[in-house]
This record gives sequence, C-alpha cells and structure tokens, in this order.
Amino acid sequence: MTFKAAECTTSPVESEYSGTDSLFDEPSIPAHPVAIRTAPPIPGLFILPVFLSRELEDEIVAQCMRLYFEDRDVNQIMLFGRTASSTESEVEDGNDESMGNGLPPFLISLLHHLSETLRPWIPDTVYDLLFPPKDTPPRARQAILNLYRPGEGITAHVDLLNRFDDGIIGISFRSGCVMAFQRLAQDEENLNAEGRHCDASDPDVRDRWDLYLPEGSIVVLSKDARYRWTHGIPGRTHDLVQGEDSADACLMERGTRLSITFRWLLPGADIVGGPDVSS
Ligand SMILES: O=C(O)CCC(=O)C(=O)O
Ligand SMILES: [Fe+2]
Repeated sequence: MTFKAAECTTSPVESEYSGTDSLFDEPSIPAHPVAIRTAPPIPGLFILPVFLSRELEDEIVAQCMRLYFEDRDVNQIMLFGRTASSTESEVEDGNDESMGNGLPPFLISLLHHLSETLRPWIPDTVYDLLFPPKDTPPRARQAILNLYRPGEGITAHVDLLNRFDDGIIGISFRSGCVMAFQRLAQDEENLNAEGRHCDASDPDVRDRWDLYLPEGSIVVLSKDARYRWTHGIPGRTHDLVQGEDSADACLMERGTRLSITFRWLLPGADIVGGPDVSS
C-alpha cells in the first residue's frame, strides 16, 4: 500500500499515538503523536491561518533552486543581510532599508509580503519584533534555506542564543512536515515550583507539542517558543496529522520540503567566525 500526499486514513485514529500494526500494512509507520494544526498554547508561537499563494511559492522555489541548490550537493544555505536602519520617509515610500538590506531581491520582496500578511494575525508586540518600528537600533537579518528530502529532519534545538535575537519567521514550501516542540528542563522546574505540573486537569500543561506546518504556511517563533522550548523536525517519510474538517487523523506523505527561516543577527554576530554548530 502506498500513501499519496494528503491521503487520509480510512479509520479514525483513536489514541494519541498511532498503532504500529493495526491501521497500515506497509510501509510500517512507527508510532508517533498525532500532530495538531493550530498553534499549541506556547507563548510566542503562531501559525497563520493564511498561506502563500501557489504563484509566489513557485516563484520563490524556482529562484532558490536555480541560485543555490541545482547542481550542488548542499541542503543548507545561509544568507546574511547588512546592518541597516531606515527613516520614516523610507518606510512610507516602501523603500524600507531595514527590511532585508543585502539579501537577494526575491527575499526582500518576500519579507515585504510577510510584513503585510502577518500584521492582522499576530500581536503588535510580536509584529514589532519581526518588523521593527523606525528608530529601532539597526541589525542585520539572516535567511537560512533548508532543503529536506522525505525522511530527513532537524534535531531539536534552540536557535543559538548568542547569535540570534528574538523573532523568527519560518515558511514551508512544497511539502508540509511536523515541527515538534519540547519544553526545556529548566522551564519544567519552574512549572513544578508553581505547582502547575501537578494539575493533570489542565490540558495546556504539556511538555511536548507536535504542530503540523502545511505547505505554504508561515510560523512565527518568539518569546517562550523561541527561548524556553526546543523545536525540531522528526526525520520521517509520513506524518500523522489531525484531520482538517473532522476528528479523524490523516497520514500525510512528505515530499521534498524547502524552508526559509528569517532571523535577526545580534549586534556583532554578523561577523561570522566558525561554523554554526547548532542552527
Ligand atoms: O526547516 C525549518 O522549518 C526549521 C529550520 C530551523 O529550525 C533552523 O534552521 O534553525
Ligand atoms: Fe531553528
């Protein structure tokens, strides 16, 4: 039996975990949690209910493949912008220097698009982290392009604290995947100290959440989601995901996924020294 993208299981998946033998004959799908489609209650984590248009997605993927991945055996590209600030008139004229100065024009256009798209969906405080108001001390942006073949993922990590500032935007192209969030041990200790961990009736008190990032989706990591939880992508060929309109879980086959992640470099971190060991 093969699974097509977005094909749903015919039987509802009743437990939180898929069975290893009951639903599927082959390929065998290891047990893993059913991923949710809306942001879990992690402060600072947002997944937008709007997606990139197919045309924009096609255009960006074509540029990335042609410029960075075709004919090269690489799966990650880091691009660094230049430190820039902008004046009010530049912002008004749409020539906002801070948007992505030094990054390739198609990524600057994408940032402009994101700045419009994100505004209605996230609180102002988070929006300002991503698209700072004028007079904010200048910083440089980094764009990281990751290409994942089916079965590949990224180890759970917190983006480097001494290199990147708060406010991260991630966009998924061509395929969805599950992003798993795990509470850091230190945060768990805080919860225990507050007695919240003992409250089994509180469905929000969990140490792990699996969130599905569909193709064309935009996710924002800030505050706790950026600093107090790890994020990672389990290396799998299929993801078990909450159904869109019903409670039934769907088995989603992964295709090759390109992600673009925008982050702010901390002052001084744009002087790149050694290799980035953990994202
Ligand atoms: O591919 C993604 O969406 C996540 C990438 C990521 O977490 C990173 O590069 O730090
Ligand atoms: Fe990351």
